[in-house]
Amino acid sequence: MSDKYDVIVIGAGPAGYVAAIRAAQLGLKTACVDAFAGKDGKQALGGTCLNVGCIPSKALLDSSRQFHNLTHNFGVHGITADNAKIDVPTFIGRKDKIVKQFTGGVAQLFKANKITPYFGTGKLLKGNSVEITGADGKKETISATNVILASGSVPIELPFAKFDNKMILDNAGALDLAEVPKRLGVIGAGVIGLELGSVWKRLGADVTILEALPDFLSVADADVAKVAAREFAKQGLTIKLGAKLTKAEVKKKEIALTYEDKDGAHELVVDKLLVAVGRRAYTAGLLADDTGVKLDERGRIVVDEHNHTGVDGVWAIGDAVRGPMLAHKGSEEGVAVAEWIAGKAGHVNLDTVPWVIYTEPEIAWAGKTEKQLKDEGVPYKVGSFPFAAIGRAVAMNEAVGQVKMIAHAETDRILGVHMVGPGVSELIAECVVAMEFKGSSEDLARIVHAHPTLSEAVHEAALSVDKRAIHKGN
Ligand SMILES: NC(=O)c1ccc[n+]([C@@H]2O[C@H](COP(=O)([O-])OP(=O)(O)OC[C@H]3O[C@@H](n4cnc5c(N)ncnc54)[C@H](O)[C@@H]3O)[C@@H](O)[C@H]2O)c1
Repeated sequence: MSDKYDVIVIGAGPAGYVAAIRAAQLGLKTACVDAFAGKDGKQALGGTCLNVGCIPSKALLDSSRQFHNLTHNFGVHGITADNAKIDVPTFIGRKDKIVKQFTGGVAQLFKANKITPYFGTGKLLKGNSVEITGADGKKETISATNVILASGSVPIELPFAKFDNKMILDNAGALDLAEVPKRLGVIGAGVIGLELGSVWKRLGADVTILEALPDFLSVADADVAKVAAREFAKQGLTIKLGAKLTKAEVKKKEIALTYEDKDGAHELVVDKLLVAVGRRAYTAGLLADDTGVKLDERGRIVVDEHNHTGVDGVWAIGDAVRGPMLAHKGSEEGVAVAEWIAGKAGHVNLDTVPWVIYTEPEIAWAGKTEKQLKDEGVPYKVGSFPFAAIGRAVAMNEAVGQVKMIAHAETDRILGVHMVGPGVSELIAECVVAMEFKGSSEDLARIVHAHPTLSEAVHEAALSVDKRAIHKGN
């Protein structure tokens, strides 16, 4: 047994690395164990989010958006560019450079905060020791007063469409294609399917998304989902609902898919297949048999409202526990746990965690949908405002979508805000602040919003809750 720490974090994703930094800031001697290797084989801190998730996908979404605008949307501005081309190696290379910048940034932050990184797979042993197995199989054991499990999640694999990342891709494979596939099949019209399907569609792939559920984007508010479905259809994304994949036969250069919907069985031939049917907590090999840490029926680490596992000094955060699988949720849990360990008052409010889907138009929401409130019997009132009446959105030629605000019918407290349109990934932040401070639609209605900005849609939606929006009929 070598070093003894105050805190060992297993996993250096956005939950784990943030927990490690906050713990170190609070004066705790901290180590962080992670096995993720970058393309150069060296340790790449930052987990799924920085390496093969949030950051690389946003890099590709932005590049592909620029290309799509150039080829489809610039004409209206009087700008033409003949023979526009995309060089896929440059497109992927830019993404790789951004990933390296950010994973390297976490390494720098570890150095600055005197956090010891360990490169290998961590396993919790009884008594708060952690066994680390390196890529070469060498083992070492370190121990701590507190261990934070932040092992993240992995993509769910369909038994008849196993990932090979050549023909059948997971999120990582779909971020690293050498050329634009002619026909891309996507299983699952969830967050990953829509984002990565959009990337390759914008570069010219023929994209077909098969979604098992009968309703499109059922996690979002129905009005938002309706606008999004209409816009994606306009962009040429084919989304087949109620379509369940039953077979994927990999041939030499293509994949023959069989799926079933209400009309029976259908065939679809594609060149690449992205399977994005959700993720599951990653705990394989994480826990020795006698640690006492429990998993729930979905394989997630069981924790209480303070992210404590019930085993003295053992905590768990991020995708490996209950709650939405979102990087920012994991990061906030990381901060809170470090603060609880240091005897401070940590805080995470899962009720105001914002969701963002980075498609075009963007989709963002926080709080309850209208359906959830109806099902719970909560009395509510609704206001909404279209971007078509927002000067800035029209000037940008992006006047699509709306902001919808739901407030309690009696107290006026904001219960949910649902947006689809330009820049809503940023606009949602204002609403989250208002909700976190238990604000009302009246509060947002009385705040001065700069003109002309997209944020006026939030202001007008708040006014519209009481039927007094200025720039539309109420
Ligand atoms: N922008 C973001 O915040 C962001 C981006 C990427 C991923 N994520 C997170 O990563 C996680 C995984 O993303 P995801 O898109 O894989 O999952 P998801 O849960 O968002 O969507 C999966 C979809 O696949 C469908 N599905 C499941 N089995 C199917 C089958 N056999 N055939 C057809 N459809 C099927 C589901 O009905 C669902 O609509 C999510 O929890 C998400 O929150 C978030």
